[in-house]
Amino acid sequence: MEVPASFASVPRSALYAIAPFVLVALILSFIRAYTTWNYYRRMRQITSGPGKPGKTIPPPQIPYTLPYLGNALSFLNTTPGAYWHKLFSWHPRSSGACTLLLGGKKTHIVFTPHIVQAIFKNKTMKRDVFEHELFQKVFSLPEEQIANAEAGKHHEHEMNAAYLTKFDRVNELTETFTRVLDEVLAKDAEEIVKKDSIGLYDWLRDRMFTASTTALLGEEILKMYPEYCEDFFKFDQEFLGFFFDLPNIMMRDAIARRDRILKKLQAWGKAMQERSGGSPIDPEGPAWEPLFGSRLNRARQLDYKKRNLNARSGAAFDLGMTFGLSSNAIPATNWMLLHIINPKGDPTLYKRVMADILKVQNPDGSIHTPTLIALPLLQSIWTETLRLYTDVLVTRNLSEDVKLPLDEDGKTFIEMKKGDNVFAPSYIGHHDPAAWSGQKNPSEEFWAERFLAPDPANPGQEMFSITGTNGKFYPFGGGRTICPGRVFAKQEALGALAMVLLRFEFEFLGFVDKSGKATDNFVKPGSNFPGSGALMPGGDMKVKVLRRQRLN
Ligand code: HEM
Repeated sequence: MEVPASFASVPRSALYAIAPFVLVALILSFIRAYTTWNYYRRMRQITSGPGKPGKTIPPPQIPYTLPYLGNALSFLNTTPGAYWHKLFSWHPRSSGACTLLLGGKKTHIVFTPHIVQAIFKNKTMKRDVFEHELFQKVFSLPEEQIANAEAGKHHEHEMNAAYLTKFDRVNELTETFTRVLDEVLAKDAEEIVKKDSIGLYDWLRDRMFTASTTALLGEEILKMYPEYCEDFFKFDQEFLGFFFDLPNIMMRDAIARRDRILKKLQAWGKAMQERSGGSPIDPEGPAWEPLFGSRLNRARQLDYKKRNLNARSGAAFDLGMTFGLSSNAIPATNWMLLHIINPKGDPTLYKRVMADILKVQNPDGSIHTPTLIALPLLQSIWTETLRLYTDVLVTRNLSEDVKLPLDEDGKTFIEMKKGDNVFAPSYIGHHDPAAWSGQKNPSEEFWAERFLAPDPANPGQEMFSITGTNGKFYPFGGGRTICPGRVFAKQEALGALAMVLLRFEFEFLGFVDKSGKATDNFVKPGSNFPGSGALMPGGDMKVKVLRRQRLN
């Protein structure tokens, strides 16, 4: 066979040099072509009519090019929702589910309300594998420590049930949170008001972190580690990079920050044990004490010993608890405040919110929390904020093969295999235009009244309602592992909002984007990995804080 003239003129050494690249390109093209063919084959099965009742189909694998990494690089797009918007621009939502290959792991993405609810009800799907990877990759715990943590996992459910979800225990936490926030804001009423301009988000984030961390972990932690807030929120934005195996070179700062946080928390834990005489005060004793804080934290510190968790593992668990406590409720409160005082939003909203909050103020100036959290407009604003600004990946692993009905008619099933992962990304349901259609405002817009409905018991009045949102709205996950902090989160968020609005007025100076440049646009979410929880803003509102003159 004759070599074409163009190739013949290429030196043999150059041909050898490019041959591996050509081979790699051929392999990658083959993978792409094969996964694309396979995708369309599966889609034909789904769209070829109902078939026999009980038709069972594996979710279609989204085509990819790179082996092992699969769809991971495109999935890790840090613009919130970007991956899903792109996916649904060509892949039909009606398929109900699809599969991604993420770092060698088959991960099924489910997105019809029916399947999401089936996942919440399913008893065989667990979070164990996800938690194992969290301990291993994010906290870098040795296997023996992970085994100890896993053996005592049920203790956490018991402690959460005893000290976090019970009505009177939540109220105790809220009481301490409110007391500390009130002290912090009182100081601000002297100091912050002297500043010409502050970033609203940065300010409130710091104040709420102080109050919630003190309520849960005691008042010594921030004295020993004043930069905890700053470090924590940076870690919060980075931690999924550990989880998705981003190369160490990209994670150098994140690794240093994680190690610093754990070292500081370890030093705090050791000092508090010593100052407490070797053991925290009995969780059944006072509701709160300065060294270890809440009943829940004292129970957790005692439990670390029972589970043979060493000081570093204990610190990792403390960081995990800070994560549950702060990573969602604080940004969510900020989004509420930003929308309420947004001068470019609904001009009547601020007045209506203030009128409601003034109604629930006690004569001594404090707030009556049970009435506050039952106000329809505030409940709707809280819920709308969680809808628009939380991006959680409800994560389960399959301990056995499962078949789930695709939709209500129950004729078609999707089939997923033992060992695979399942993600139910809240972003898809929360932003589905069809799910929120028929309403006055589109799904991408903040609409304070979205969850208000006419109250049949009180004609002319409105009530809060989330009817019809099952499987479409789940910021707290669902099923047995539903967030145990959700009641405290609501009390804390609405309490903080009311306290801030009662104490201060805000003179709007302008918006800034993520690089601090002035912009005309309302604050947008910043860069967040998919599944980061409540979205961090990528920018801020600049305001001058003024002490409120009239309280009614
Ligand atoms: C807006 C605020 C919050 C949101 C959106 C949120 C969301 C979530 C989600 C999605 C889960 C996983 C649920 C699942 O897998 O089904 C979770 C678990 C958890 N959350 Fe929250 N959370 C919030 C506030 C809080 C607060 C304030 C605390 C603590 C005081 C907390 C403590 C926890 C804990 C301990 C878990 C793990 C439960 C377990 O392992 O079973 N959360 N949260």
